[in-house]
Amino acid sequence: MIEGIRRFHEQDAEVKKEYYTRDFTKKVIFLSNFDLFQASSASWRDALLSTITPNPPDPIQLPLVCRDIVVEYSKQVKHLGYTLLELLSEALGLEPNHFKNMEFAKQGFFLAQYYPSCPEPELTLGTKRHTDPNFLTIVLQDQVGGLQILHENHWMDVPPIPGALVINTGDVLQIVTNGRFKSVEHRVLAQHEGPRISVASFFNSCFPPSSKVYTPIKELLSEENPPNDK
Ligand SMILES: O=C(O)CCC(=O)C(=O)O
Ligand SMILES: [Fe+2]
Repeated sequence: MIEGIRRFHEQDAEVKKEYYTRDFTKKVIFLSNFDLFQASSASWRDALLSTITPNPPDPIQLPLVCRDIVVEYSKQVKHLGYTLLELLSEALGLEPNHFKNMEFAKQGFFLAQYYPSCPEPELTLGTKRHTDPNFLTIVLQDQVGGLQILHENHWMDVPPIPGALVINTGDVLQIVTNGRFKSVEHRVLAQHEGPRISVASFFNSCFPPSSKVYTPIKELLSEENPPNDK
C-alpha cells in the first residue's frame, strides 16, 4: 500500500490534477490542506482521500497506479476496523456488536499522506497538533518516523515498527465511553528526511463535518460514574 501511494503522489501534477477537488462529497480526492485559507500555516504534506465504507468508489474511479492495492487494502482495513469495534465493545463489558450497530461508527475513509522532504522544518509541521474527531483511526506508516503523541505534556515519538499499525482513539470514542478511552493529541513533524508516507483510515466519517451531538452510552454511566462534560 505504501508503494502504491508513493506511485500516486510521485506522478506528474498534471495527472494528479484530475483528482484535485474541495468537493467532499466526491469519493476519491487529491488535496493538500483541508483548512486552506483558514489556518495560519500550511501543513507540509499532500493527501489522497478515498471512501472505504459503506459505499466505496467504483475501482474505475481510483488512480490506475494504485487501484488494485487500494481496493485490497480498503477491504482488509475495513475488516480490521470492524474487529476493533467489536473488541472495544467487549472491553467495556458491552455486547460485541454494540459499536458496530451504531451506523456512524461503521463509516470509513482513508487519507494517504505524502510528506515531502522539508528544507526548513522548523517553520512548519507535517500535520499540526490535533485529536482525531472520530471513533478510531488505523495508521500505517513507513520507516521514516515523525509521528508524535502528547503524553503528560511531553511530545513522544511513535517509532515505526515494521508490520505494525498504530491505533488512535478519537474524540467520539472518548465521548461515548464517558472518558474510558482517551482521545490522544498527536502531530507529525516536518523533516529534512523524506518523503514520509502514511495511510490513516478513519472510522467514523468526519466528512462532511456535521453538528451531530454525541452522548455517553447509558450502560457506562452510574452514580459513581456520572457523565463528563467531554
Ligand atoms: O501521518 C500520520 O502518521 C498521522 C496523520 C494524522 O494524524 C491524521 O491524518 O489524522
Ligand atoms: Fe490524526
